Amino acid sequence: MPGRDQEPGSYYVGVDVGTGSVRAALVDQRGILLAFADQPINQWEPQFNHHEQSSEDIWAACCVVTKQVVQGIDVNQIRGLGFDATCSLVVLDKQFRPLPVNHEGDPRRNIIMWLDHRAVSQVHRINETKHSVLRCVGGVMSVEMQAPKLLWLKENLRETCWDKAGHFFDLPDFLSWKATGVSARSLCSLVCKWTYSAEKGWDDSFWKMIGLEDFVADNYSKIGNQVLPPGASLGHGLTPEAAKDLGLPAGIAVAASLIDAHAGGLGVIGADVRGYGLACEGQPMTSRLAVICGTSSCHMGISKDPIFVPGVWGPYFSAMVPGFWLNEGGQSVTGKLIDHMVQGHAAFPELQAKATARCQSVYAYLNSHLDLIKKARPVGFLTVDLHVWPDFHGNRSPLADLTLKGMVTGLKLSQDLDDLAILYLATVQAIAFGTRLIIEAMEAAGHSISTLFLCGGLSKNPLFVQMHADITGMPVVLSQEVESVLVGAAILGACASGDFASVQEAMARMSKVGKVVLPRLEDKRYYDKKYQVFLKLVEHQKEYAAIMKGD
Ligand SMILES: Nc1ncnc2c1ncn2[C@@H]1O[C@H](COP(=O)(O)OP(=O)(O)O)[C@@H](O)[C@H]1O
Ligand SMILES: O=C(CO)[C@H](O)[C@H](O)COP(=O)(O)O
Repeated sequence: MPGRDQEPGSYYVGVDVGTGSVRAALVDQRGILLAFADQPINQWEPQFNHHEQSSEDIWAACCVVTKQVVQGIDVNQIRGLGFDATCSLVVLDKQFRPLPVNHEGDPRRNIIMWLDHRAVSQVHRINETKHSVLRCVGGVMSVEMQAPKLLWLKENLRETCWDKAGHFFDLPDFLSWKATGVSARSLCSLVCKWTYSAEKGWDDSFWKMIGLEDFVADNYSKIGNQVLPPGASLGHGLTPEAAKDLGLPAGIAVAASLIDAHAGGLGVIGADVRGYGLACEGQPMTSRLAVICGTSSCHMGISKDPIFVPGVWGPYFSAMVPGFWLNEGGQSVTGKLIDHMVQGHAAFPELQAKATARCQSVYAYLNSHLDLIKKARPVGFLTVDLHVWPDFHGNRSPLADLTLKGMVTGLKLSQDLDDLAILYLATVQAIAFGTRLIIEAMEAAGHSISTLFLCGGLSKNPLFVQMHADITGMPVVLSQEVESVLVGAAILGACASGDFASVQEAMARMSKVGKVVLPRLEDKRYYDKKYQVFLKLVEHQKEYAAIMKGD
């Protein structure tokens, strides 16, 4: 492994559980990734809008990747371990054994995933209460949060799950519990997904009003009544049992965890940008927006004072960067949407064969194909008459409307590779227009954003990055380490070890700029026109729904 021999010192292990895979990295004090490993994880979709995973499968994958990244090093140099994960709901019984979250009673499937939309009726009823906690989720609670899912379990699986349940964890907190035996929850997960307030704690009246008074009665023991800031050291560190599973020494520091998007935020937002000529240089960190783009995209903006943005989650105090308020905008499916559009096209088998023959990913192939067919024009101009509205899984922000659907206008009879490539481009552009809409909502409410910091799987796609720059008109910073979410997880481990005085200090030392992608300002007029069409699409979709609802 390059550099490892010359760099004795302190190492941290970061573990990132995304929707599709678990990744681990060995990271040094400068934030450099010395080793990386990943492993796919199982997902079940037993019926439409039900998405489930297995906590045992995920833990086993964490063990495989962690063992791989520490192979061949002196494990005594590892000072800390940090976890981040998607904000999925893990259900365990009173003896901490997995409980099925499905009608089939399959105990392997004990996780309701973040993108699961089974609790639609429950979230409508929660929103009808107009309870004051809803102010901190943009005014409307998302079906992807935990309260509607818990209510669904109570209403639908009373005997097989609800009555037997002893512990409901956010996935990041499940992992830190598994590693340490400490069931304290991270402030990040409870504040962002469970309506906990950093200042006031749980609101009894909310849980009583929505029919989950059970939690109040037992002093929130099943959902967490001990709360720690992300990066705090948990208990006595790694237990001997977990140490054996992970191939690490017992007792090393383990951090209170973060949701994956928030770890990505820590991994990128604090980088020293001096020398790149960026507008955010010399400005507070609040002028930066971290965009974590994987299966979904999450838009993380921070502020010194609380800002209420309609349709955007938060403000959440200290949920990502300590001492700052966080607003989180998001698009529920982005990577998943691109995969869906490309894989569902009639020319996909041809694409796959051609990409394989060139030893390229299908996306690298599509990008070079677009370069071929664009001729002398900018590539983005290929979609002058093809427009996509990207809410195939509802709109998370800023419209906060889960009934919205995807739209495509400009279809032709052709089904060849050119057609697929242009549809892929229009989808990527639609996602970038969605980001523009979120930024406009955040700015209208008081944020002032000048620079985007992108990370996650989609940031490996140069077309996706360039379209975000062109369509928002902002420069995009990419980190030196492509796997920035893992740097964020390692920052947590570094904080828990006590090697840095604060999360801010660790961020400044461990996140670094790799590349800056500037917007092509000469194309602005074209994208402004396409944005006008983009906004018309949703206006028209709402009109269609109103017509169909009428007599
Ligand atoms: N090298 C790549 N080029 C283009 N797209 C990529 C690449 N790697 C990943 N992606 C896209 O990123 C998405 C997954 O991102 P990732 O961050 O791994 O997801 P998650 O954290 O949700 O598991 C996929 O949907 C895929 O479309
Ligand atoms: O709600 C979220 C973060 O608050 C994310 O959308 C969720 O955690 C999934 O992440 P990913 O797309 O990286 O799998």
